[in-house]
Amino acid sequence: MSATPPRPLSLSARGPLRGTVTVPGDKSISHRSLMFGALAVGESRIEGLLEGEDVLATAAAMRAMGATIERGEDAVWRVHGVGVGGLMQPAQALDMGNSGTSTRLLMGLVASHPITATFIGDASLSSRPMGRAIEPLSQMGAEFNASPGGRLPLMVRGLCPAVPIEYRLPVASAQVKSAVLLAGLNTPGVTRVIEPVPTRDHSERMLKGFGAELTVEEGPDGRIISIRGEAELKPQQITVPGDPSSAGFWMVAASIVPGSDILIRNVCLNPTRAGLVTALRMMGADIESVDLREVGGESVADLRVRHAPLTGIEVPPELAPSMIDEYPVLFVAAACAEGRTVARGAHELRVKESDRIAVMAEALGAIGVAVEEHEDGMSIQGSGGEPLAGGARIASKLDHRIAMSMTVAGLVSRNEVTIDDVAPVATSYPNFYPTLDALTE
Ligand SMILES: O=C(O)C1=C[C@@H](OP(=O)(O)O)[C@@H](O)[C@H](O)C1
Ligand SMILES: C=C(OP(=O)(O)O)C(=O)O
Repeated sequence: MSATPPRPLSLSARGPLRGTVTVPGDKSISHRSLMFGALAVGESRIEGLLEGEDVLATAAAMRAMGATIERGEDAVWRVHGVGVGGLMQPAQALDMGNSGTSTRLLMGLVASHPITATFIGDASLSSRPMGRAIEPLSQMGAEFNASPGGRLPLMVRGLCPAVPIEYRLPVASAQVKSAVLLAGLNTPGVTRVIEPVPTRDHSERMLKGFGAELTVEEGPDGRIISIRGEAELKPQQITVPGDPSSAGFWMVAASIVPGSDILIRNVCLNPTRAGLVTALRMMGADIESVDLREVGGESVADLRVRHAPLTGIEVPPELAPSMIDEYPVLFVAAACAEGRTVARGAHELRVKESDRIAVMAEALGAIGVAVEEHEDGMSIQGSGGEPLAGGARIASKLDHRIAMSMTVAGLVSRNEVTIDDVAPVATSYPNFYPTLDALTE
């Protein structure tokens, strides 16, 4: 993937937000739909796939390893898989762009196939730690040649048959959990992951749906996830629900811009993903779930969000894994609330597309918000509903969530806010700005 030229954007206060918005398909589920479809024998069909750059990087990598993946004119994606064990040696380095999920999950798949792959990515991805996936996958027998600090570019040489392991996650990471489970798919015997803190469980749900022998038990040390390897996956018809992380920007925007009243359609409310709704409701947000239903094994609802005065809270640290990608926009909500918000226990924010604690502290500080940075979070003094000062140029640091969160902050700023580069938004939400225009016209 060639580097996109920076796309600066300036915003002035606007609103209210009104109308209906359909958020794009969930990014985590979209990646997994393509990967698991590519490992099933036969044709899987995927509706509602997120067509963002991160997911397209996964599609390109799975094609490079032998799967056939096509988008029909009906926007349904058809995947012809190679079968577990059937991945082929890619002819070139796999370019993962900006996507941590693609990289870590595919490292897991390659680890137990008799192939070698090199992973490369953009400057943001090349600064993120891969040692957390290298460690368990090395125990399974894969060999790695990584750049200093366990970073990209890195080469993986898979071992087939690999060695099944029992692995206790040292960090709350669904990507590491999934990397081990995916390596376990083509490993004889049972591979086990023990998860002291629950993280998003899409891999578990979807692998079961594809026919893998996978069990989840509650143990004394947390959840024990066991997968029997040399699995045969059966092709599936998948409907991807809307991404709660993308919906988060509209939840906060409508909550803080006076007069707003929107309906966000088809939002995945899997309990391992719904932390932001809980936190915003604790702050006094007016978020009503309408028509709670089940789509493709996931809870889904429409969310009606109306402007409401927000109050600062202590964000329960145990919510962190279920809203890890939503902290940047939660910080914006906190900047507009009455009183102080304290968010701790979110150290993982430091190893995302950017250091989301440092970058958001600097960005909010630049538009006049009083923030105190902590090693594992931030304290924010809110404006009590008054407009923020604005009047600054913000560096988005190749991080889509920083760009979108600071756009939301710009909606309630007295002076123009400029974001130096909003191009990264295309990784997870290509239609974000046209949707904002439609909601505020
Ligand atoms: O498994 C996944 O799909 C994801 C897991 C999370 O990362 P970590 O596992 O690094 O916490 C999250 O931040 C990322 O956006 C998507
Ligand atoms: C952290 C994120 O994604 P990834 O790790 O896949 O780059 C995100 O989308 O906020």
